[in-house]
Amino acid sequence: MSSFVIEGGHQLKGHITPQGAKNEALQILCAVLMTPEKVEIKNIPDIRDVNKLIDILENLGVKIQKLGKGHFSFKSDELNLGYLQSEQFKKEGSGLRGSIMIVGPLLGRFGKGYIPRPGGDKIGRRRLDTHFSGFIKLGAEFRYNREERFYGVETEKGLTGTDMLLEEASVTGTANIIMAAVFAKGKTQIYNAACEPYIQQLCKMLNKMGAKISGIGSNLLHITGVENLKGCTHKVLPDMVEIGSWIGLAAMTQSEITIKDVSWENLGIIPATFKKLGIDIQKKGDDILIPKHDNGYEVASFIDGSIMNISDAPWPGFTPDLLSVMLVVATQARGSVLIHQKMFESRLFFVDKLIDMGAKIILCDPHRATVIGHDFKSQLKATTMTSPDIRAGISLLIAALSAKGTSTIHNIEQIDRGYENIDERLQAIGAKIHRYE
Ligand SMILES: CC(=O)N[C@H]1[C@@H](OP(=O)(O)OP(=O)(O)OC[C@H]2O[C@@H](n3ccc(=O)[nH]c3=O)[C@H](O)[C@@H]2O)O[C@H](CO)[C@@H](O)[C@@H]1O
Ligand SMILES: C=C(OP(=O)(O)O)C(=O)O
Repeated sequence: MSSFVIEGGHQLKGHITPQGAKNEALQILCAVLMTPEKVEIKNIPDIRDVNKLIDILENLGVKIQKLGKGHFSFKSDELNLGYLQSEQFKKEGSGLRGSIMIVGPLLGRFGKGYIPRPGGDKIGRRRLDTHFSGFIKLGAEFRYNREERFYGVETEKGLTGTDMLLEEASVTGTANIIMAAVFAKGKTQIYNAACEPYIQQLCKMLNKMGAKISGIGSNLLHITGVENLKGCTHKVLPDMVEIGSWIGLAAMTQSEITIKDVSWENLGIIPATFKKLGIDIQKKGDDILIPKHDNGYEVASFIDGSIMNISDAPWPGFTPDLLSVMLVVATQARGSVLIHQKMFESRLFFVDKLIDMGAKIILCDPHRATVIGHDFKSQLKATTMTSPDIRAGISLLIAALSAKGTSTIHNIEQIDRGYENIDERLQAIGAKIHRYE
């Protein structure tokens, strides 16, 4: 278990460039299994989860070449599907959430896909019903080995297009079903589809490869099946969750930070949601400038004067992956705010650590926390903590950088799942952060 030691209370300054989006990269990497031709991908983040998925692809027989930083080519012309039945796969496949998305491509192209219960953050129940109901509707047979927690879908006569209404707009579920449906005979309609930029990017890439998907960006997708796909080149968007994390970091440390090349048009409601906490977000071309908040930031209130509420919702709502950052930023705001995590039931428990540090938070129930901001009249105090999940981890790191004294964060592998080379990138803007193995 590695740790960060952080000397807090220093202002930061400079610019930071976001990495490629973790959750998009995980989808796009699975899509390379859909063609025997070469697929080139640029801007792949060098993070734990992505590297684990690349290892799985390599063990499946995908020929992988590194062409530059974040730039790889993949060729899935001679796959070793036997790996899917190996003990090695049962271990490696369960090491991250994103591995679930190899099932759709394999089912579509080869008529069979398997996966052990995938890993990822322990932030509440993470059901896979949407994924498998979708495959079953396309004609696949489903089996589950409860003992081994091993899922499988198979079809002998191929998949057939159909209409489906998803029970929930699952992000990885939608991606998985799309990738299977691309090879189904006839037409598929997916209603209540997730429509995050991650999904939009996946659909655009698949269309470049020869798929026929329309409705991209909406929750109603139409797919006309094709027999095979060709290669393509794709570039992963900047990571909106990382961008939001840096906005929060700048505000909490009262620092001036420029976030470079953010792809504004793909940030959706994220900037407006930070503005609800009173944070000044300036658009400079395709960069974001967060000026120094010398006089703090003040929480807005609703038109009727009632207390501000920030909650998550499927896209184009506010992503649940930034609510923990929002919560930590609120601890120094002027005013109070209710943070409501609707999707996951175990993502707010890390507030105990913030309370230890002196933050004023009432955890109302597993989904809701009321934060009463300090308005920088009282600094958080340094402490020792363990990162329970990726986004709580980055939030505790932001808290530590703003706190008085030296904090230690253990289990930073959680942070490394989603943030590339974070210590060196933060050191470059003046943060006093050191890694201990
Ligand atoms: C690898 C990856 O891409 N992970 C992301 C993906 O996970 P993932 O695809 O696993 O998450 P899902 O979209 O399936 O669902 C997330 C949670 O929200 C609930 N839910 C979802 C949709 C809905 O309409 N109603 C509802 O209540 C689900 O029951 C679940 O508890 O999407 C999540 C939700 O944005 C993000 O937190 C994860 O970072
Ligand atoms: C919850 C997350 O990731 P995963 O789905 O990979 O656990 C996240 O990125 O915030």
